[in-house]
Amino acid sequence: MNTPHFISAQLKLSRSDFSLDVDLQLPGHGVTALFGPSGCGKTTCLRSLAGLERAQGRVAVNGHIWQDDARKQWRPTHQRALGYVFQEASLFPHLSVQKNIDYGLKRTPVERRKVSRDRAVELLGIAHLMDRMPATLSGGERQRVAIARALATSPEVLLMDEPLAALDAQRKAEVLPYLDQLQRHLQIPVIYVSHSLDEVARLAQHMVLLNAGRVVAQGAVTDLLSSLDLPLAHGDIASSVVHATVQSHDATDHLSTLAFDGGQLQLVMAHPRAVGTQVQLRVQARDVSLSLGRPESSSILNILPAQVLNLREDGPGQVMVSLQSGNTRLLARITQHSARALQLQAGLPLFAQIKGMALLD
Ligand SMILES: Nc1ncnc2c1ncn2[C@@H]1O[C@H](COP(=O)(O)OP(=O)(O)OP(=O)(O)O)[C@@H](O)[C@H]1O
Repeated sequence: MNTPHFISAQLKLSRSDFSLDVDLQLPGHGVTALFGPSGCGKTTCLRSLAGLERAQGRVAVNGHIWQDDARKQWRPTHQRALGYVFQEASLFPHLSVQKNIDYGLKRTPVERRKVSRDRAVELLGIAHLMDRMPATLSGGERQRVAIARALATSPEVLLMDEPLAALDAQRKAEVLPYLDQLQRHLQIPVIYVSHSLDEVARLAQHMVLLNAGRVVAQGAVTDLLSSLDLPLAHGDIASSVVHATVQSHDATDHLSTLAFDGGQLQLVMAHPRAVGTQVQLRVQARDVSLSLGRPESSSILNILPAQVLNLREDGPGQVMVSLQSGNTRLLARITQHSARALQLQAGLPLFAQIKGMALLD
């Protein structure tokens, strides 16, 4: 028997120059990114799930019907067990941080409370800010308070609309670890609108790829990034994400060894992470080259045995190759000339040389 999806939503909405028509089947754990180009309907989708936008259709969350137009059922937003975090933290300016959070808490009946105020405050690291007024907070702090307030309502799902977009790189880096904390400690699924592929790769495990109001694909981020049928796996932006664990660190060469399910990788880390830390690495397709035999005496540290899954022309003279190393998918963008010289075809075992990779944090 198939387990029903935690969130199932069929939504249609029509505007003069835009229409939304989506069927979303989303898991009840982890972060699902709604991703796509500007104007593709990410925010409209999120607002429709929340009931802030009046799309037609059906929304079921964890077995609860939030909307079913065929049966004339409609729960207004305040009766949907959701937390909503906007791009700009929308705190009540006349209330202290504590009172802002208590506002969220009071809206939730006692029997439905799963996240205490103390827990929300602890997870977002804002205990020292409780007496402050919103106007005195930095952008990053404001956003952390907004997330804590949303959590304090004990939502079944947390909807986040580009919560980091208004922050500079430093403030983003300050908030990101708290989003990780939520994932580790709470079982609340998050639907996260973003148009930053780095952010998606860093935070999300699932992704819905939208274009012009339609779902192009939905599934695991690692699969969608490396699927040659999708636009993400083509051109200069193409990259794959490798999940790895820090295994050891060589202080002399500042070289950390990371284990992933296809073997080991070595990476220079100026600030080494503790052994056992889980990290994500982004490997650009253009930084991967291929060789039939294991190259000897190469300056490239990371040479992995892999197998060709498939390949596709990728612009004039270029070929995108999808590879598997262990259970990890990699992409390599090489010249058509090299692909022909290596006689690349599905199933061919070879070696992938990774010239560079970026730690996502
Ligand atoms: N209130 C509105 N009235 C009319 N049209 C709107 C309204 N809000 C959005 N739109 C239009 O609907 C379409 C989808 O907008 P939406 O904000 O959902 O896209 P998005 O993918 O979230 O974009 P972005 O990444 O730029 O935030 C766009 O064409 C937009 O111009």
